[in-house]
Amino acid sequence: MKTAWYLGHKANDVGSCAILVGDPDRIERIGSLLEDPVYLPVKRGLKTVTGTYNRTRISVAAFGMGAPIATIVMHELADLGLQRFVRIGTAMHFPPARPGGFVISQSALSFEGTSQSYALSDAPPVADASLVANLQTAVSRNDAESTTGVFATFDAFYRDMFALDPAGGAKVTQTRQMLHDRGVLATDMETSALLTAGEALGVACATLCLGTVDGISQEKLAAEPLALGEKLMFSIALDAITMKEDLK
Ligand SMILES: O=P(O)(O)O[C@H]1O[C@H](CO)[C@@H](O)[C@H]1O
Ligand SMILES: O=c1cc[nH]c(=O)[nH]1
Repeated sequence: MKTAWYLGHKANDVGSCAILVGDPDRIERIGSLLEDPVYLPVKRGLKTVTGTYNRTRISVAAFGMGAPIATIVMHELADLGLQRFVRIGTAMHFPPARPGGFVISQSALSFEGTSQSYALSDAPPVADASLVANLQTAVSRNDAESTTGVFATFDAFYRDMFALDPAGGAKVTQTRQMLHDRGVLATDMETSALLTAGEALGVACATLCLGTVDGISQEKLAAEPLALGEKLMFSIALDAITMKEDLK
């Protein structure tokens, strides 16, 4: 049986679908919601837990930050046979999304470098329609609010999304205007690459993020609503990816 190069997992270590998270600290927190969680050996800081939720065997894998490593994790899991992926995490949000609300990817614009190696065409990648619908249903069932729309994905956090210095300030302002003109709802560092890789690999993918940074004011969500939002995000993602067709 083959072993994934960087993750180090075999097909029988993982479930039939996966939630991809950025922050490895989220693995224990989401793992506590699974039945019989098994924390797999960690290589290169890449943490994974496999367990059962809603009678479905599922893995949750943390990639860290950025498109190159996120696609490596997705690609290795797809190579082990996984067919459905939901990326969850945090994002900068733009109106009509509100701080602490959820944003769901319909499609994504790519301003990162990984997509081009996977792209099958010049068209922006589109999220899997059935996963998007499951996420929207799960948001309602969890009494939360969400907006579905276009994501934009970047590599250079402190040049494209958030300014730490005057040199970054001018570029971020220019980028923000472009995002407004193109009707972008949220920005992150992985979605366009994961949707593009998903299309190329023939697997379903969608993103659910908690809006934690206001794209206009650059104000960050406080720790308490962030922690509450993260908990809700775990439940929504688990409900959505394991939603049974006959029970919808
Ligand atoms: O909250 P997570 O999922 O880590 O994601 C977001 O936070 C990181 C820094 O912006 C990027 O990886 C971005 O996509
Ligand atoms: O501003 C933000 C917040 C979270 N994730 C991002 O990519 N950008």
